[in-house]
Amino acid sequence: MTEHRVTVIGAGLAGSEAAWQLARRGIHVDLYEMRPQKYPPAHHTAYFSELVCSNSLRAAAIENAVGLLKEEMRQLDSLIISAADNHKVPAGGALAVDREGFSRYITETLEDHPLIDIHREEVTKIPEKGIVIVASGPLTSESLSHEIAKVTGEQYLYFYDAAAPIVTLESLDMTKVFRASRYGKGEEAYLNCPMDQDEYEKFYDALIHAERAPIKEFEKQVHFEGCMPVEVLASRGKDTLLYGPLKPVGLTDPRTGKRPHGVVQLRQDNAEGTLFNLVGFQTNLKWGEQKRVFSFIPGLEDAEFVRYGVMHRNTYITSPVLLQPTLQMKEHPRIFFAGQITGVEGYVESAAAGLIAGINAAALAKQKDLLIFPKETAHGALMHYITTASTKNFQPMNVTFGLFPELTVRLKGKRERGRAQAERALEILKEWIEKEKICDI
Ligand SMILES: Cc1cc2nc3c(=O)[nH]c(=O)nc-3n(C[C@H](O)[C@H](O)[C@H](O)COP(=O)(O)OP(=O)(O)OC[C@H]3O[C@@H](n4cnc5c(N)ncnc54)[C@H](O)[C@@H]3O)c2cc1C
Repeated sequence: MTEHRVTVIGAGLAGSEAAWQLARRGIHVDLYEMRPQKYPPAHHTAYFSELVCSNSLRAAAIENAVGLLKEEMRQLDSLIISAADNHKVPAGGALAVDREGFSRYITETLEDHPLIDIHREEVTKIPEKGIVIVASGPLTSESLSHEIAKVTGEQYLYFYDAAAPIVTLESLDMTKVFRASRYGKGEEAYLNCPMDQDEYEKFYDALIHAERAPIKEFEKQVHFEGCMPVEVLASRGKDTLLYGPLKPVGLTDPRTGKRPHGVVQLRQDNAEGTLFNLVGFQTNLKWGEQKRVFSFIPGLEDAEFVRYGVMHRNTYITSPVLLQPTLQMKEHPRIFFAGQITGVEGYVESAAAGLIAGINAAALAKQKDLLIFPKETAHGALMHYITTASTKNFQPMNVTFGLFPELTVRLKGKRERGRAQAERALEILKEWIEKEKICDI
């Protein structure tokens, strides 16, 4: 029998999960991790799957999309979730872990596995042959970043994330918001939130006094030209925003028949048109402050934020151009990407991407059909987003029900809708696991 081998680069949350999914399917894994020889700026230990910041894997309940994602991972025998369940600490409705116990469990499980060979060294070149999973994370080492840029094309690799917040369409007050493009050009592509002078001044005042998130030492070199945080731009002068992202030219509010004093524009963010980003609102405000301050914008009083704005170092690729939903490169199907580098955001999402890449790399090694998760599942919805999102402003994304296909029934409460989405997802996943014989790949 020929021996199946796969190389995994990076033993973070994604690489550890991918290695586990491969090995449990009988595939021999070469797992490369550069720590402790070399450390990314946010890591401090030599353990695999180190949690670099919070010790929380976020909401536990399946009525929340990240709770559902974890439950799906449990159904697929995830190493990361079994480590979390085995090392959980009290955290109300969240799944939080004893960080050292969590990472030690993962490290020992992988070290003890007879099919996993561990190499504690930095990878600087993607192997020229064989199946490879690149899971080197948001702080990928410099030499590997250059190598990835060669494979993907320079224009498709980002080094930092300057993202504006994203809200759901259904949470907007459409009695205030109007659809239009400036000067009526082309289709009515934007949603516009008009402000009169009084509304603008209240918003402005809240914005310049809001609390900002501290910038980490290693993030200070991030370039902000052409991409300044909205609060920094605002602090240059009271009217600066009115000549920048809030300029009202070419727009008429149908309610008043006049040009507003200022306009916040929202741009469609997913193919389905259920999510919109606030144009020009990349920000470094704390998340709670974003919710408070941006609710001064007419139409956004009760907005649901599926992603807050951020400005931090983050290496990621333009997955909508480069990847298939199997996480293989379109151009080089033997190369997979997994984890935060694919444009998912968060510990759990990164691990889930590792799980998908691991299963599919095993299928490829065994010359079986590769799998695309159903869109109704949290895994499938996330993969659908990162491979079909608009490429122009592609930014890493947390899992949220805003990415799922709509339910066929209309339910009122958010919790009820979440439960219905989760029940549908788990039922479809169960049938799909049996049909595709995922455990036997
Ligand atoms: C500062 C910071 C704080 C964050 N805080 C949170 C948070 O609180 N909650 C949350 O949900 N998400 C957070 N994230 C986002 C993200 O979920 C985590 O970064 C997560 O660890 C990503 O998982 P990953 O497997 O893709 O990458 P990582 O967990 O970073 O794993 C990548 C691994 O690859 C290794 N590596 C890199 N280059 C090479 C190379 N050339 N050769 C060999 N090995 C290499 C690294 O040492 C690392 O072990 C944070 C991100 C950052 C940067």
